Amino acid sequence: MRLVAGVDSSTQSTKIVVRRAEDGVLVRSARAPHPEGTEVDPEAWWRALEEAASGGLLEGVEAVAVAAQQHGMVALDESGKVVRPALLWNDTRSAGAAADLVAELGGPEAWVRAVGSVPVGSFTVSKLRWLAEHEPGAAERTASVVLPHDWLTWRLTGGAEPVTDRGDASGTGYYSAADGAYREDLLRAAFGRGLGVPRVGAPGEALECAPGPGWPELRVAGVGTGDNMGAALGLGIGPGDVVVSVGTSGTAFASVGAPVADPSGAVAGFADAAGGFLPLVCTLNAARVLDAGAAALGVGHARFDELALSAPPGAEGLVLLPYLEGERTPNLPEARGRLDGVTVGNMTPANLARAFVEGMLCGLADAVDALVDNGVPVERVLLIGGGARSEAVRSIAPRVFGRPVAVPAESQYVADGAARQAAWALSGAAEPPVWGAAGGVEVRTGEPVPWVRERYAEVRAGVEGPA
Ligand SMILES: Nc1ncnc2c1ncn2[C@@H]1O[C@H](COP(=O)(O)OP(=O)(O)O)[C@@H](O)[C@H]1O
Ligand SMILES: O=C(CO)[C@@H](O)[C@H](O)COP(=O)(O)O
Repeated sequence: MRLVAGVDSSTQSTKIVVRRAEDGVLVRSARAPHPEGTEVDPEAWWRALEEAASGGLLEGVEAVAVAAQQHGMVALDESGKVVRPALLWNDTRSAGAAADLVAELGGPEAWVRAVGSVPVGSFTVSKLRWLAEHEPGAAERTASVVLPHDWLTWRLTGGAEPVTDRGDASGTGYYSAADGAYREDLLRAAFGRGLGVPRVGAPGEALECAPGPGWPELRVAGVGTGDNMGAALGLGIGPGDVVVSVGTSGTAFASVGAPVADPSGAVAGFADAAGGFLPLVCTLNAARVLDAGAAALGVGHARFDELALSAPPGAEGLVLLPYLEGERTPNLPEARGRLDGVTVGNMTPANLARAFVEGMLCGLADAVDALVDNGVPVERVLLIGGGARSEAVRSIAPRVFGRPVAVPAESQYVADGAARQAAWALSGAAEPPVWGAAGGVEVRTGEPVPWVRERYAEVRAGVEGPA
């Protein structure tokens, strides 16, 4: 039996799965939390990885790959030292820089032609512009820029050549997924001068790994990828599958054979981790909306679900616009959440919980619609991420989406995808290994409630202003 490990270093935590290379059977797993906040010292991710790997988790493991939160700016000096805490995908201070970059290149269409996506504050290119403008001292010391998964892979490979993959590179704003090439001119225009960037490794490529005290047998690392690309690989999605992930971010994405170009900016034209493309819509407000709703009501997740499910659809007129952390899609970084339709009678705990769940899901239903509008076929919606553990989310999602929702058996799909990539690298084969599904898929159905989405759209329009 040969063992491989997959690491998911996402916003809130690190999860590691150890699986059998030949058939993907789960052997063991562990997790460790990340610090709060939208800027984080990368050392904290390394410590979380070490903590999750402690106690012999990686004993006997020969290969590893890391899938991590996308876009984060890890700025390094000449000697490879981190210059300042990494600015994460959900840090909105770079929203103005993104708007400037869009205008400077000639508008959204020019960006879509150049790199397949219109940058927002989340993208690395916007964060580099922000750094150049606001922290000239740190910018001066910066010699190269890598992404969270690149940095972790670089550490695991003992500080050898920094390597990334086309999936995560496509979220920088200075790499074109369609052309398979960096646009260093755009990086230079954003930052004011050139910077070192990691080599883009091939999907399935094997990097030499450095054994460490917690991973004595490790000898191969995959090139890694972004967390959404990792989930696509872990789920083994095919044509017609759209994944909706309810994590810190809400995402809707599909693996397709040709790049998608959306000048509205809603759909990002990313690459996937297996040689294809991953059109993706991302919201800033998903599982944490549920966390905030439960905390406001002074209950845990289970009771919050009971409350939400005891209220009627539409929460007797209460509508939550869930922009608690500002929003990325639609691009409203300064927006805040809004509770609309409050009356003397309807502000019950049950209606409040229902409005929080429905509002969050309406944002994700809009994300699925944006994929459809861009020609992505949707035959099956798969619901994953920490928030998909919520019974209320599972029951209400088919009603809000207006279509059945498949809930795959609980698994760490991002880490699973990274493990599959590690097994691919270890095998030296041309294609990733075919692993059986982690478990069954439960299909949830429900009477559609289009009027809930219509009310939500009215409230959203009030914040967006005239089109
Ligand atoms: N049963 C549940 N109901 C609602 N939310 C949940 C539940 N279990 C976990 N969560 C939430 O899911 C989030 C973590 O999901 P995860 O996909 O691991 O996030 P990330 O990958 O962004 O770190 C947390 O905000 C957590 O509170
Ligand atoms: O920015 C994006 C996608 O473009 C986010 O999806 C991040 O990749 C963070 O993911 P989670 O931690 O929420 O899984």
